[in-house]
Amino acid sequence: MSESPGSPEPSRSSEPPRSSELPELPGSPGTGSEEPAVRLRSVYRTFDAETAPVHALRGASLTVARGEFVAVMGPSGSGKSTLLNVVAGLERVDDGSVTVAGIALTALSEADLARLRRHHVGMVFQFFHLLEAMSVADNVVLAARLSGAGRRAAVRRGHDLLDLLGLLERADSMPGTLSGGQRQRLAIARALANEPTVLLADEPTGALDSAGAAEVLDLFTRLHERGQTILMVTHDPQVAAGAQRIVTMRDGRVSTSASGGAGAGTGAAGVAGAGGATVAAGVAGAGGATVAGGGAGRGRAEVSA
Ligand SMILES: Nc1ncnc2c1ncn2[C@@H]1O[C@H](COP(=O)(O)OP(=O)(O)OP(=O)(O)O)[C@@H](O)[C@H]1O
Repeated sequence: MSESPGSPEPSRSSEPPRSSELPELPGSPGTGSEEPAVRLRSVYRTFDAETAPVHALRGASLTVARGEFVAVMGPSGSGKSTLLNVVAGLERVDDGSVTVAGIALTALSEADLARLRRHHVGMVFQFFHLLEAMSVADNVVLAARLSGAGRRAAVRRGHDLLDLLGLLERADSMPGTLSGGQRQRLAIARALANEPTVLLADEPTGALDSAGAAEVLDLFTRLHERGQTILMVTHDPQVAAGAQRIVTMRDGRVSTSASGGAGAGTGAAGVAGAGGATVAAGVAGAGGATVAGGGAGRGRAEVSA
């Protein structure tokens, strides 16, 4: 997530800013909804290590269309988390290009990367990163405030998200009283508080038992049906099969891509009809965001670039 311990920015209006209202971000084309949610082209990232450099990404390329639900699999150390971190602007690339909603990340300063995260990216991790001293509701409201929403809009968005994610009856509970699956659902609610262009999930079911994992996967499926773009790293083939498309990483590259299970059945109507459908109405209850049709990748297998 993009929140920082600092105080929230003052609200510019009662509703959150949308991508097309961020012309001040360098590289913003101003027509974000026509661009893929995510595009990586020939991305390289090498880390210094004690003995020898580690080439985490070695020419990784991947395009995620708006509304797509893509799972990333691959052996340990193949670069999956690094790829997510690059998309989130948490890691800089050494070479190649990365765009999120059409905005080129390589051109952005650290401050602009933080703003891009605040407006376009939601992140969930294996361990939930909740604010344990705050109620369930306040966890989400604070996340919305940090994304720039005014107080009333943030409260409304928190309510809508908890309702959507099946946590409304636990709004006044403390996170420590929730089950693992509920804790991850709360983390997802926080990640969606800024109505992100893309939800990035790094092993979101890794710390859950099979019931909790099924709960989270079901939620991702519903969010996908509502047009939410999701890029998820997982080691679990059953979880990956719930995605619309599965890509495999090897040695720092995206090597293969195949259709997952999501597009074949329930996801089809929601995603195929997503051209012009509002995410805000479905996900966060605050008007404005639109997603382009995201059906690419459904029902096909390919070798990706
Ligand atoms: N900050 C870092 N400093 C040094 N090396 C790093 C750093 N981050 C990642 N690496 C190395 O880069 C390689 C790719 O790491 P990454 O975490 O992206 O792989 P992964 O596919 O997500 O692995 P896993 O499935 O085990 O989580 C690994 O060899 C890892 O040790």
